[in-house]
Amino acid sequence: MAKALLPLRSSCSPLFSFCSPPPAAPSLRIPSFALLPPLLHVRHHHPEVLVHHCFLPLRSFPRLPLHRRAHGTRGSSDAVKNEKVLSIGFLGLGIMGTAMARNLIKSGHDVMVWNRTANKCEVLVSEGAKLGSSPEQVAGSCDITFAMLADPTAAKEVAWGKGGAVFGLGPEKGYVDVSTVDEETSKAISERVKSSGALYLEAPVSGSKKPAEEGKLIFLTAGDKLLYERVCPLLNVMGKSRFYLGEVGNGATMKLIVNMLMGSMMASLSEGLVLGSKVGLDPRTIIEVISEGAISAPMFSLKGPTMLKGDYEPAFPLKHQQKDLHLALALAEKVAQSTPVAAAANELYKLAKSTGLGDKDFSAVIEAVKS
Ligand SMILES: NC(=O)C1=CN([C@@H]2O[C@H](COP(=O)(O)OP(=O)(O)OC[C@H]3O[C@@H](n4cnc5c(N)ncnc54)[C@H](OP(=O)(O)O)[C@@H]3O)[C@@H](O)[C@H]2O)C=CC1
Ligand SMILES: O=CC(=O)O
Repeated sequence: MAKALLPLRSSCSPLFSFCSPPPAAPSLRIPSFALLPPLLHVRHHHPEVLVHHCFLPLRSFPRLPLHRRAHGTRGSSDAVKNEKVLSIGFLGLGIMGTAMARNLIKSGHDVMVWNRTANKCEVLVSEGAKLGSSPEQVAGSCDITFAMLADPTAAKEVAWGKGGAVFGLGPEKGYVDVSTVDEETSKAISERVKSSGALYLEAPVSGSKKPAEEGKLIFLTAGDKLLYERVCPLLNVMGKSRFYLGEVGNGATMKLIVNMLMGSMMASLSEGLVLGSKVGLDPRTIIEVISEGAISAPMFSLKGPTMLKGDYEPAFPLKHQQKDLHLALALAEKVAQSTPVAAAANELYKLAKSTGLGDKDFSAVIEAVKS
């Protein structure tokens, strides 16, 4: 849908001067609140108000809850709205990174990619991405660098290992880690990034392969508010909603809580299906009954049928679900909170992983229940 765009006086730091508005658009009426100083805009906590340095759709003022917004527009026009198109780095082209970087490319952004296993870059390079030679080179060449990596070890390695991103970062740049990691890892990355003079945002995502492909992820962000404001248009390309949660660590812990629940739910569904089948019920009927009632969940309806077929094509690899349960249990341990359900679920995922199912979809945990 075409939007009327409102160019505002820019108060950008040199960092994001690419957001400065075009010389004039005299025919557009500027609402008085649009001329207030940027900080007043920020006070509204409305994402589209926060991107005051870019272009605001005239019809965009508060309709949705102030801390979140579902996005109905994205696509090729997004990048073109900025006077200077952002250069974006993307580190880590696994299941999620590939889909997310592809959406940025499709939206018209200038994207440079890097992956430890270099040949995974080929497909995106054929679609228009530039190839980076190291995280350092990518971060050094781009305005904003995203990292989507397997786990805390990988996130740290890419951030400050040999040829790590922080060595290419500096003032006027931003680093956004979208991997699922623990609070300590994110804080350690934040420290290194910020000591380079760059800004840092943690932004783990909820939503799996398909939402990533469709640009419907949910971003759980925390860290430098300024960077959050600046990357909102990019998050809008890759996601359907976003939360800004304050200090670094809050996004990471939110993600772990969500995935702790998800892991337990999947283990529970697995037990129900296996037990039901054993006592003579049709598991397809179990899934249907569940879908009608209070415990219905999109995940059950989506994964149940594929689990019955033994189809575990990975969307969310089981090894990552087990990693998330492990990190959530460590979080609980830190605050002496008992989490017996998650602990039991974790044992099932560990068992499944030990039988070689780590790279399968996490729904393969049902095989551990059967064994
Ligand atoms: N899949 C999903 O549904 C979702 C996943 N997540 C989270 O997103 C992250 C990525 O997930 P996903 O894309 O599925 O995972 P994949 O396993 O598909 O990809 C992992 C990525 O991390 C890289 N990597 C692993 N170890 C290292 C290392 N030591 N140094 C450098 N790079 C490394 C891999 O590189 P290489 O190709 O060389 O192995 C690959 O690019 C994880 O934290 C996961 O928990 C979050 C939401 C949903
Ligand atoms: O982290 C996995 C997800 O589906 O979200």
